[in-house]
Amino acid sequence: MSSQIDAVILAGGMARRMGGDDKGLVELNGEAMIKHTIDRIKPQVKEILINANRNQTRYAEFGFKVISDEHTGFLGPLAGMITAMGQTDADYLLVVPCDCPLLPTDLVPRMLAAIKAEDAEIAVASDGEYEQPVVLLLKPSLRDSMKAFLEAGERKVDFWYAKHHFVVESFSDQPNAFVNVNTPEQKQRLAMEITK
Ligand SMILES: Nc1nc2c(ncn2[C@@H]2O[C@H](COP(=O)(O)OP(=O)(O)OP(=O)(O)O)[C@@H](O)[C@H]2O)c(=O)[nH]1
Ligand SMILES: [Mg+2]
Repeated sequence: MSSQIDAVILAGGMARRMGGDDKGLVELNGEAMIKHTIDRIKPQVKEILINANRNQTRYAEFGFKVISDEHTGFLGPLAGMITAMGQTDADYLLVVPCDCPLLPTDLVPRMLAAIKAEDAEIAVASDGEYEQPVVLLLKPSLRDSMKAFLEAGERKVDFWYAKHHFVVESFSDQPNAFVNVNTPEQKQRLAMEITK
């Protein structure tokens, strides 16, 4: 039987570098940033959860369930993952950020194959050089481990997965796949690239 995969799109941060504008909702080439991410991910998973801590009504307009961090206080991406892991019955949860509009269209099959080949618990994407700590495929049963880690005051996703059996899947064949839009300047630059 094939594995069921759900996804959470993380849009729960404060987006300080974007000047406080909600990063998932800023417009990139006529569409909300998160819509680009949704379009990349939707064909690859069963259900999508959108993790947001403000503008929840606006996020709901994309047609997916919106979930807010169960640990309040903007504790970082782990808080969004923990919440999503508690709300899925899938075999694996794909975690992606809302601000990577060019994610690979073959992200899930490659991450899943990497996990299965090594009987690992987690796959982490890499651009060939750097690991992408918020682009993960993981087993929802890891929730208790992640929750304990967060509640011990830890915040770094890569420190958490280092405690588990993880594999790195490289997407060096797709140099722009993890282009990350954190500032208005980066958004401008990407908009010009896309329309070229
Ligand atoms: N649920 C949740 N997600 C978060 C939180 N902080 C960051 N994220 C998400 O984690 C991903 C990576 O974080 P950043 O790129 O630093 O985003 P950010 O923290 O909103 O932006 P900055 O304030 O500029 O650092 C983004 O998809 C964020 O939405 C948080 O407190 N809760
Ligand atoms: Mg941040």
